[in-house]
Amino acid sequence: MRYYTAGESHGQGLVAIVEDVPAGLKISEEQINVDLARRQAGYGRGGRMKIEHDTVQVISGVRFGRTIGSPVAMLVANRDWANWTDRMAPFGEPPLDLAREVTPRPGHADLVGALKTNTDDCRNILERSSARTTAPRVAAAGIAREFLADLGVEIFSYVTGIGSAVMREDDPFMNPSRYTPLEIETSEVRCPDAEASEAMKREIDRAIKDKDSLGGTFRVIVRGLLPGVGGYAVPAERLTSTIGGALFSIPAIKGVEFGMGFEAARKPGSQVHDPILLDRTKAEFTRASNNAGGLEGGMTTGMPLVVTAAMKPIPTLMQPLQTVDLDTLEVAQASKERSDVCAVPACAVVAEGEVAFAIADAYMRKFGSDNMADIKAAIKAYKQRLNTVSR
Ligand SMILES: Cc1cc2nc3c(=O)[nH]c(=O)nc-3n(C[C@H](O)[C@H](O)[C@H](O)COP(=O)(O)O)c2cc1C
Ligand SMILES: C=C(O[C@@H]1CC(C(=O)O)=C[C@@H](OP(=O)(O)O)[C@H]1O)C(=O)O
Repeated sequence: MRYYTAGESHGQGLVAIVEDVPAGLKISEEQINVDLARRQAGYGRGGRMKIEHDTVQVISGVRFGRTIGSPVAMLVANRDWANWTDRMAPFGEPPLDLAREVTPRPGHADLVGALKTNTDDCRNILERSSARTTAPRVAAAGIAREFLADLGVEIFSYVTGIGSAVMREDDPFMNPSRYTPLEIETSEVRCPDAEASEAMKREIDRAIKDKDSLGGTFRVIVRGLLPGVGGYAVPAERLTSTIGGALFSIPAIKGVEFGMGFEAARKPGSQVHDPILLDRTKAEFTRASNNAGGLEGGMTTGMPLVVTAAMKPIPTLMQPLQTVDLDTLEVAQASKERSDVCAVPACAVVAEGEVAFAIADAYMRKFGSDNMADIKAAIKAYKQRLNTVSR
C-alpha cells in the first residue's frame, strides 16, 4: 500500500491517491474526517486553522462503503483558495501588483528550493513545502488505519514535550498503554499528563509573547501487532527503515528513536536487550521488557511498537531572522507569513498515519494484498502455526 499527493497550500485543494488497497475493506468517511480534525487542532496553531475545516471527498475506489480493489482517490479542498484565486491561478497572467516572496525564511525550504528550481519567487516553493500538504497525507492514511483496525491493530500518539516543558514517564516502553485516548485528546496539547500539559501551554504562551516558535517531541504507539512483520533479509523491508523514513518525510522532523532510542547507546547490553519469556497460558513468546520498542532485526516482536520523534521549532517567526533579499542581495528580514507557533500535537497525528502506512504495507507483504478475506485467512493460519511452535 502506498500513496501519492498533489496540491499547494493556497491552491484549489489537495489530492491523495492510495494504491494497492485490498478489496472488501470497510471505509468510513466520518473516521477520516475525525483524523483530519485532529490534525488541525492543538494549542499554538495559527490563523489558517480558523479558515479551514478539512473534510475528505472520496472520488474513486470505494463503493457502498467498501474498497473494490482499485486505487482510492481523495480530495481535501482549501477554503482559503477563495482568497488566493488571483495569486495562485493555474492559467492567465499574474496580477500587476503581484508581490513576489524574495526574503527566504531560515529553516524553511524557501532559499534552497528557489535556487534548485530557478525561480525568483519563493512562493513557488513554500506553497508545496508547506505542511498544508500533510492534510491529504492524513486522509490517505485513513485507508491504512482502517486496514490495520480491521486486523486488530491500534495506533495512537501523544506529545511528550514542547520546548523545555517535558513530560516525565517512569517506563514508557514496557507499558505505553496506560493512557486512554480520552486523556490524550482532551488535552489541548495532546499530552495525557495534566501538569505537563499546563507547562507546555505556558511555554507556547511565552513563545507567542516573545514572537518566537517552538518544536517538541511526541510518541507513536502501535498495539496488537503480530510478531514477524517486516524483514531482516532485505534492507528496504526492515521496519526500522520504512517507519524511520516515513517519519523523516514529515516536514520539520529531525529525530526518530525506537524504544529506548539513543539512551541504549549509553547503557550496557544487559540493561538494554529484552529477555525472552514463554507465556505458557497464552502459548506465545513474550518479553520481560520492551526497550527495543517492539522491533528486533527490522521485524515486529509482538510487543507494542514505541517510536518517538523530534520536531524542530516552526521556521516562520513574527520577529524574523536575518536573511538576504534575492532581488537586491542586501541584508533583509525574513518574510513574516501568518504562521503556527507550535504544531507538535498536529504533527503527531500526521506521524500516526505515516506509521500506519509503513505497517499496513508490511502486513500486506506478509499476508497478501488482494482482499480482506484472504488476508484474514492467512493471518489465522500464521497465528495457529506460532501457537503450535510455542506449545
Ligand atoms: C503540522 C505542521 C504544521 C506546520 N506549520 C508551519 C507553519 O505554520 N509555519 C512554518 O513556517 N512552518 C510550519 N511547519 C514546518 C515547516 O513545514 C517545515 O519546517 C518546512 O517544510 C521545512 O522543512 P524541514 O523542517 O524538514 O527542513 C509545520 C510543520 C508541520 C508538520
Ligand atoms: C495550512 C496548514 O499548515 C500551514 C503550514 C505552514 C508551513 O509553512 O508549513 C504555514 C501555515 O499556512 P499559512 O501560510 O496559510 O498560514 C500553516 O497554517 C495546515 O496544516 O493545514
